[in-house]
Amino acid sequence: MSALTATDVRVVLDRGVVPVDGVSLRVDSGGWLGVIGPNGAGKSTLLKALAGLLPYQGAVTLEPAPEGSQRRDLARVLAYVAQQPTLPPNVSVREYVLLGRTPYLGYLGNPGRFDREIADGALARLELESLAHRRLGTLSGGERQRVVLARALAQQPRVLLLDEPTSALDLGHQQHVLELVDELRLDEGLTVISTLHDLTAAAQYADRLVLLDRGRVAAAGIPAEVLSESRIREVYRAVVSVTTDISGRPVPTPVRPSGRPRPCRRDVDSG
Ligand SMILES: Nc1ncnc2c1ncn2[C@@H]1O[C@H](COP(=O)(O)OP(=O)(O)OP(=O)(O)O)[C@@H](O)[C@H]1O
Repeated sequence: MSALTATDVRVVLDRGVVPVDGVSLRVDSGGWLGVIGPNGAGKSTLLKALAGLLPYQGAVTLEPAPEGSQRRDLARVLAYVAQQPTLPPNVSVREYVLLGRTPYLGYLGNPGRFDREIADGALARLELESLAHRRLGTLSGGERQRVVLARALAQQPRVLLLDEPTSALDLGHQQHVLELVDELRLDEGLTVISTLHDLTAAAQYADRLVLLDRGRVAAAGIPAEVLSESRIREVYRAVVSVTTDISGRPVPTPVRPSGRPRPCRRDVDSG
């Protein structure tokens, strides 16, 4: 069953800028769709349109559909994590993650014990318990990024839209976050659409990729079909060598275009 289907989505901004121009895609329930492409290809704009945060032409449908047509009905089904979210600096980490429960609260309702348990569970999953009382304004970039993801998990969505979820994370935290999202997908049937610049990570975690180029789909399919050396050269203007890991997934590695890599010198005195 498809969880989200986009048909011929087109976003027209001021002065006739069209960053997304006729994109169609589909992600099955429990699937992970990676949206890749060079800077300015339209990835973030597409995600905002899918999240209903930008007006668009075309159609985006969720299956099953949200129970009502209000914003909170959509928020119970779909969570969106922005690339650079604006965070209220004086709010504590725990209070902020608890905001993920807002779509479930009644009018002027306060979160109850169940909501606090869900929010604390999300904090624990992202290993943020020791930061629970810290103000958002005091966090590092990577800590902020994990807190925003914790809030999205507290929302208990069926579909999670992630815009560059690991851009501020070190290698260990990148792996932890991507593994966690994958675990949620496999255990709880979460459907994921994420933009990722790291093509190796995109190939490792997404089961299908959509490659955008100047607002249009340049290629779509399983990672091995999309990430060929020639296509990466054509769309990214980058020279890479693509090998295959033991699971058959492609591993693109940048190669010096000059073909003359300088040997590392072992004789330099590092002090
Ligand atoms: N409000 C806006 N007004 C004018 N142009 C915009 C606006 N928002 C986005 N654009 C342009 O639309 C294009 C697509 O932007 P978008 O942020 O979707 O790209 P992206 O693929 O996510 O890029 P990156 O990898 O650099 O994050 C870019 O050329 C951008 O400058």
